[in-house]
Amino acid sequence: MDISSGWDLVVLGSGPAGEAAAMQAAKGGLRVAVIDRREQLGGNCTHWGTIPSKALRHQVRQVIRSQRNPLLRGLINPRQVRWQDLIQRSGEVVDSQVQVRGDFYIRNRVRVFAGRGEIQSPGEVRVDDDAGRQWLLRTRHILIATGSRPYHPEDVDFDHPRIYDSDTLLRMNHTPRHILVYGAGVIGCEYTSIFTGLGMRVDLINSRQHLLDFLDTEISDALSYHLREQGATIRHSEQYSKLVADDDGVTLELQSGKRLRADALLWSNGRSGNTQNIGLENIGLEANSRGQLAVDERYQTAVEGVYAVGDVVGWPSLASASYDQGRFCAAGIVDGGPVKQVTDVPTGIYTIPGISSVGRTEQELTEARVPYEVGQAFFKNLARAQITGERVGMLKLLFHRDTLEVLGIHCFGYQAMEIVHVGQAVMRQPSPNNTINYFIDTTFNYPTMAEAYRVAAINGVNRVRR
Ligand SMILES: Cc1cc2nc3c(=O)[nH]c(=O)nc-3n(C[C@H](O)[C@H](O)[C@H](O)COP(=O)(O)OP(=O)(O)OC[C@H]3O[C@@H](n4cnc5c(N)ncnc54)[C@H](O)[C@@H]3O)c2cc1C
Ligand SMILES: NC(=O)c1ccc[n+]([C@@H]2O[C@H](COP(=O)([O-])OP(=O)(O)OC[C@H]3O[C@@H](n4cnc5c(N)ncnc54)[C@H](O)[C@@H]3O)[C@@H](O)[C@H]2O)c1
Repeated sequence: MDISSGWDLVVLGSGPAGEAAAMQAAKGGLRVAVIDRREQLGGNCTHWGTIPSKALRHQVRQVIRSQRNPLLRGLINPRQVRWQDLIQRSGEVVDSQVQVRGDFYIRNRVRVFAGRGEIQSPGEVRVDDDAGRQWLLRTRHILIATGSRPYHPEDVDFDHPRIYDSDTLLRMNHTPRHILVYGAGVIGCEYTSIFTGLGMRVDLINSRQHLLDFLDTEISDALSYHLREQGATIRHSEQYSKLVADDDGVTLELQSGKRLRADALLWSNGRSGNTQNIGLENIGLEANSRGQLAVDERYQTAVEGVYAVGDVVGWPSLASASYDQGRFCAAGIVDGGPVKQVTDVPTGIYTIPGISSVGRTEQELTEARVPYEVGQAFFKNLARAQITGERVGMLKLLFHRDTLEVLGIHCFGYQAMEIVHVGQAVMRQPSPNNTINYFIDTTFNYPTMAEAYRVAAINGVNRVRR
């Protein structure tokens, strides 16, 4: 085994959390090594999660748009689009990302080890690569950024070629006509949109009473309406009792007695942190039942010098937040100062139409007895939405009736994930600069989707003045 000493930081995992931490630490003058068990950099985010799913969605949106365009309608039939072709095109985006991300490591002189990392002690990490080579890295700090994987209950046969999770779906080599989506979290809802966009019949099975119940109820209701309109059948408050797959398809039996049959099934019910076989037992650490690690405000685990960021620490389990957790944690290691916390994370849900929000929901404000008012803009009335033909959607601003402080922004429809950032910037201003008046007093480009802010703000202020 090769012994390699003198490292300041060894990072396990090259997803957004590990990469951001490595770059921040390297720029702070630390000697940094990153270990990833996959040959290619970028983490699950680039290879199985965010990037391929968003690339797929983009292509499906183009197919949907072509159906609305009289010039293109008839040229493409969504049902004739092959899943394998979509995957191939998404692979090109993944390759570009790998290339770009690989350059970061070279430019910042971060050494990459392709192999499985296992912590031996608080200052030592062992790497085993596929060719049987071994290294022992001696380091002052260790960062666990090993991410997460789909949760697999024991009674589901994930080796069966008709049963997929969000990873194996990217290897599906047929195009189902009817698919069951079990689990209506973000992954289940996003893929339901993709499947219906391709003209597949979809049954979306939700174990809870509402879709994405962390959303503002009005937005969650709008999502249910649009998924149904696109052809999905949503079944709330259902749990599976039995899942049987054969050569032709899958039969799902629900505890309510229903029996559903389709060509394939996507299991999208939760994820587990990658904490198995990383040597936690060697340093006296234990993960919770979902494989996640507890950390303090420096992202340090119970063991001094061993940190964890990204999906492996649980909420919010987003690429966006993982990246910032990595940066903030590494900055704290470099300068020893207070560590910024990742708070007020926006949600960006890439269903069709997309959803994005930041701040509090109507339910939360009502429960906290905050006197708030609502301002709304419907996209169907905006010139930009009419020009693009993207008329579905709305922007909803929640603000304090007395101080006019913006308390929540909820948006669905075209460009929702971009639009939300305008309001987020205002919400982050300290009092009295966080005010809905900003949107009334500022001249926006026209015709734009951002104009929705002015429309919604005037709508809201008029209600207060009534
Ligand atoms: C289908 C899907 C869609 C998503 N869409 C979005 C989205 O639109 N927006 C968003 O913000 N988030 C999205 N997410 C969530 C996002 O992908 C994750 O939050 C993010 O990938 C977490 O980053 P990470 O750095 O913690 O780990 P990961 O990206 O999971 O990477 C961890 C890396 O660690 C490596 N590793 C694990 N164990 C070891 C070991 N022992 N030794 C060496 N290497 C190891 C793995 O190989 C992997 O490369 C999505 C997730 C999924 C599944
Ligand atoms: N656009 C986005 O931001 C985006 C897109 C896709 C996925 N993601 C992230 O991916 C993650 C996974 O989403 P999801 O849709 O699979 O599920 P989810 O996290 O919504 O969970 C679905 C259900 O499974 C349960 N569950 C979760 N983990 C479990 C575990 N390890 N064991 C047993 N039960 C478990 C949950 O309690 C819930 O009832 C989320 O954290 C989400 O934020 C984000």
